[in-house]
Amino acid sequence: MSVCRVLVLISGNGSNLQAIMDQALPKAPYQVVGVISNKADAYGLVRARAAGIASHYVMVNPEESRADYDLRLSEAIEQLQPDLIVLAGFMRILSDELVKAYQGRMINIHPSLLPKFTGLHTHQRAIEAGEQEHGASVHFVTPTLDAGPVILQAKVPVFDDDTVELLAERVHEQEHAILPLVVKWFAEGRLKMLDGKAWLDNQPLGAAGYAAD
Ligand SMILES: Nc1nc2c(c(=O)[nH]1)N[C@@H](CN(C=O)c1ccc(C(=O)N[C@@H](CCC(=O)O)C(=O)O)cc1)CN2
Ligand SMILES: NCC(=O)N[C@@H]1O[C@H](COP(=O)([O-])[O-])[C@@H](O)[C@H]1O
Repeated sequence: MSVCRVLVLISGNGSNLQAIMDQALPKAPYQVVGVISNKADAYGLVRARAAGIASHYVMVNPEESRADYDLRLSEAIEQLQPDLIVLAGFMRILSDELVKAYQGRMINIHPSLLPKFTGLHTHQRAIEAGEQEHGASVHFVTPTLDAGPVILQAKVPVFDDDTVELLAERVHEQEHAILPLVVKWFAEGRLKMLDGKAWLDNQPLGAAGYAAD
């Protein structure tokens, strides 16, 4: 089995990037070959450099269109020749063209139990909605925001006195478990996107992704 080349896109702290890095070769048949951020001060870039991983900052020019930014982003991506692209807190909506170029080999970690709470500020919205449970979802990326086939979810309880910070920390813990596992499944050739569905070991996954027995 060849080693899967994983590229991680970030915009911030990079704790999910760190979790992916920590579970790479020899634990799983993948290596992180690069990290790209749209934010120069993303701590995830520091994490990458500390690990000797190629790190790139692709600056956002407020004057340019989303498509033009994504063209520059694509050039940086292509240089790294990834087998899998992981959006790990990458806070930009990608253009249809870029997503279609990598569809089936681009995944995202989203901080909610999709299809609930797509978009931003999910923890605040879950608390305000009085949700009893919340969580995180790993899904294939499609042009429609946070609507791609779900691969794996993790649930956490929401407590009456929860703050956004407490809930975010509880969700983060689960994210750090499920995202590296999905990367491992992909690197092992077990995970595919076909006919708009996620498939694991040649079995289609349900709307909520893989459900352990
Ligand atoms: N075409 C797609 N692009 C992205 C997807 C996707 O499923 N399809 N997932 C997101 C990740 N994400 C939530 O998981 C997300 C990221 C960013 C935004 C957003 O509204 N971004 C704004 C800027 C916000 C900011 O700068 O703070 C924007 O791009 O205009 C929503 C959801 C990654 N991309
Ligand atoms: N809509 C995208 C989004 O909000 N993604 C969220 O950003 C955080 C990044 O944390 P990290 O930088 O510590 O990995 C994660 O909680 C991830 O689910």
